[in-house]
Parts: sequence; structure tokens; C-alpha cells
Amino acid sequence: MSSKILVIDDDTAFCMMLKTFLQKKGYEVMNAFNANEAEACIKSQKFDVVLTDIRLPDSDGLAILKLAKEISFETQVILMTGYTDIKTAVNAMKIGAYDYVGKPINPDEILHTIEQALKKKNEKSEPVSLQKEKTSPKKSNNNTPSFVTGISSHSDQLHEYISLVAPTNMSVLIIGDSGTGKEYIAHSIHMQSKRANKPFIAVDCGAIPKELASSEFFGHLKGSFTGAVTDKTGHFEAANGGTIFLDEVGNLSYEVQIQLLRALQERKVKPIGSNNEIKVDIRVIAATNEDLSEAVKKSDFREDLYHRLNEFSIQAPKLSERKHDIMIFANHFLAAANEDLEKDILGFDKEVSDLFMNYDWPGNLREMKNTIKRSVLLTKSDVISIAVLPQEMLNANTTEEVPAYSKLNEESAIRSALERANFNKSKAAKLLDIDRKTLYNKLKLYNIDL
Ligand SMILES: Nc1ncnc2c1ncn2[C@@H]1O[C@H](COP(=O)(O)OP(=O)(O)OP(=O)(O)O)[C@@H](O)[C@H]1O
Repeated sequence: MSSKILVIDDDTAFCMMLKTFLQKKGYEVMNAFNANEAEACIKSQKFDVVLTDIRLPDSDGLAILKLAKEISFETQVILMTGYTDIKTAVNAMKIGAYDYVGKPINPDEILHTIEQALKKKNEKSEPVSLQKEKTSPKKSNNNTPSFVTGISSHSDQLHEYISLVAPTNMSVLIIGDSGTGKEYIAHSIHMQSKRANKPFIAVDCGAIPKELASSEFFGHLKGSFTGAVTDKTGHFEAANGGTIFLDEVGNLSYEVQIQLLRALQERKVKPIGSNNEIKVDIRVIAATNEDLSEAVKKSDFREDLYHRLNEFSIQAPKLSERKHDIMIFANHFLAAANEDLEKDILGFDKEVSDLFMNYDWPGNLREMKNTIKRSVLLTKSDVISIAVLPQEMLNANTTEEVPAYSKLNEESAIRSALERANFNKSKAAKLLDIDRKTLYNKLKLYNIDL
């Protein structure tokens, strides 16, 4: 049976073009041109993948993401971003989006992302027993990509902390922006601990619907509630003897926080519908990208749980702060992308590495990994050039040099944007964030001849 995809975008021509392209690749595709239509589709049938623009006339892609996940947790949602900043898209991944792709959409890129999303969906629907084996470090050793340690002073301190805390049984709270490698740090602590040959179970607390949280953490017996068609092993039991990693722990509801604290204090869990308590021996590592102490002050997060999780804290540095590590990571992701896409790209040209060093990387390591993979896919020569980088990166890099556009400095802003864009009017208009027609009018007004 072919996989079902819903494409949502108010640009009808683009939407239909993508539909035809994906149908040719063997998918069953439906279109929706606004959030209202999309909602009706999502409620009437189950999709394997939902591909949605972040900006919609009557709502946004984040609302679609939440709805799709509520209706079917297994549906993979991919966001398409235009000029919206990457941070919104990266943040969407924390609430369950599979990935994001930058506009203009490249058909090969979107196809690759859809294939990966379907692969993930199919892995997810395997029985728990199989998943458990997958998360067991013993089995995943071959596939686990190597951990880049870096050489910056931030990296030195990070790894000193990891090696100090790893052999203990202390709970660790990892604090850092999205995509800074918090899960990698957690895994690294686990691998350097005495629990290394026991399971490491990562739980994305932001992606678990509230009603399912207890069953996800503690398991359930068949028939204990509507929809419980088989027995389910909870994450706590699956992680027994090893480490449980609670990602985005700040997103847990207050009720689940109480249940978690109880399980951690008593070292026992009771699956829903069962009378038997199961003893568990677990080390907890949690991660957050918000200020949990603030959440405690506002009573959004329980203080007792906060202290239980925060026996030791580690700050995951932003990529832009680790200047000496930037090209080490870039080369690591290049090698991984080459292997994954069966390509043989040798490196980055100078303009690209300069840009990498000066760019802010709001999505941190995840953004870099995605950017490099996309660039490898699009590169036809031996090295990655600036031409294959996402437009947002180029724009971000030029904002400093192009004076902000205002009535007062209009003429100089236009001249400077034209120079930056090598006198390509469309590019200059984009840099100035005005449409092409307005630019033509202004060129006439200021007698700028090209
Ligand atoms: N030290 C590292 N070496 C190699 N790759 C890394 C390293 N740290 C992170 N990565 C890569 O960067 C990506 C983001 O890392 P990770 O998922 O650990 O970030 P995160 O901070 O947990 O993100 P989020 O806040 O969105 O949950 C991952 O895909 C991982 O492959």
C-alpha cells in the first residue's frame, strides 16, 4: 500500500506541482490550501506524512502539527519555511515535527526528507521489544555516529564535566538551546558510566500527548483503557538498570511531574491496570531549553522534582560560541552526509567556511547537520559552494553590511544591496525585503542605471 501524504500550502500552483511530483514517485497525495481544509482532511483520514507551510492564511503550521499529532501520534510532520526564521522551525521539532525544509523547495531534498520520515515512522511502529533492543547501546554501537569532542574551551569544560559526573549515579540536568547536542551529551554520560551496557532510553517529553504520558512512562495492561489493545512496556521498565533521558522535561504536565517524582523516589512503577509494582533501578538525565528555575518560581514546574533532577547541571554551549569547533563539526557532518547519500564531496570552499564561522547558527548543531546534508545533496562538483546554501543563511550574513532599509537611507540601502547581490535585482529586492516592482520604481526615482 502506498504511503499517504497531505501537502498544505496556500500557493495553489506549488501545492499541485508537488502533488504531481510525489504521485509520480508512487505516493498517494492530497492537497489542502488553508488550515481549515487541512483540518477536515486530517480528521477524516490518517496520513503517514503531513507536509505543511509554516505560514497559512487562516492559521499556521504549528497548529497543523499539533492537530496532526493529536489525531495520530505516528504521523510525521514536515514544515516548509519561507522567510520565517529557522528558530521557529527548529522549535517546532521540539513539539514533535520530524524536520523542516527551507523554501524554495528542492524536489530531491523534499523527497529524501519524506523517505527518511517514513523510515522513522515505520521504525516507531515496531513492537516495543524490538525498539528496546535498538536503544540498547550494545546493539546500536555500529550505527551510533562518533561523538565529536571539539577543541574549544567550552568543549574542554563540557567534557571535563561529563567525565566527572558520568561514573556517579547523580541525576544530571542538561541546559541548552535547541539543537546544541543535549541528547548527545546525555548519551555520552551514559556510555562513560557503569550502566553503559544497559539500556539508554530517550523520551521526548514535549511530544507525548498529556493523556498518554502515564502509559508511556509506566506501561499498561491490555484492556486497561480504550485503545490499550496489547500490553505495553513503559519507558521506566524498558530503561531498568540503565539510564532514562527526559528531553524537554519542562513540557511535562503537573500531574505527570507528580507521578515521575513518586517513581523516582520510591524506585517502583505500576503499569496502568496492574496491581503489581515493578522495582526499577534507573539513572535520570533530563534536558531543558527553558529556565526551569523560572518555571519553578511561576509554579509551572514542581520544585521538589526540579531538585531531584538537578543534582548536577551541565550547560550545553551554543554552536556560535564554539568558534574553534565549527569546522570540526562541519567536516564531521560532511562525512556523515557523504556516507548517507553515497556521495564523495571533498570539503567546503573558502566563502562557505567564512560564512560558517560568522553565522549565528540559531538552530545550533541540528541546523548545521541539516544544512550540510542538504548542501551535499545539491552539490554537483567536488566542494560545497555558497550557491547551495539556504537563502536564509546568506541573508543573515548580509544584514550587517546592507544598511537597514528606511525612508532616510533608502538610496544608499538600495545601492549597497545591489552591490551585495552582484546587481541581480531579484536578489537585491530580497535582501531589502521589498518586492521587485517596488525596487524598479525606486531605481527610477533615484536614477540608478544598471
Ligand atoms: N558531539 C556531537 N558529535 C556529533 N554530532 C552531534 C554532537 N552533538 C550533537 N550532534 C548532532 O546534532 C544534532 C542535534 O543534537 P541533539 O539532538 O543531541 O540536540 P538537542 O540539544 O538534544 O536538541 P533538542 O533541544 O531539539 O532536543 C543531532 O542530530 C546529532 O546528530
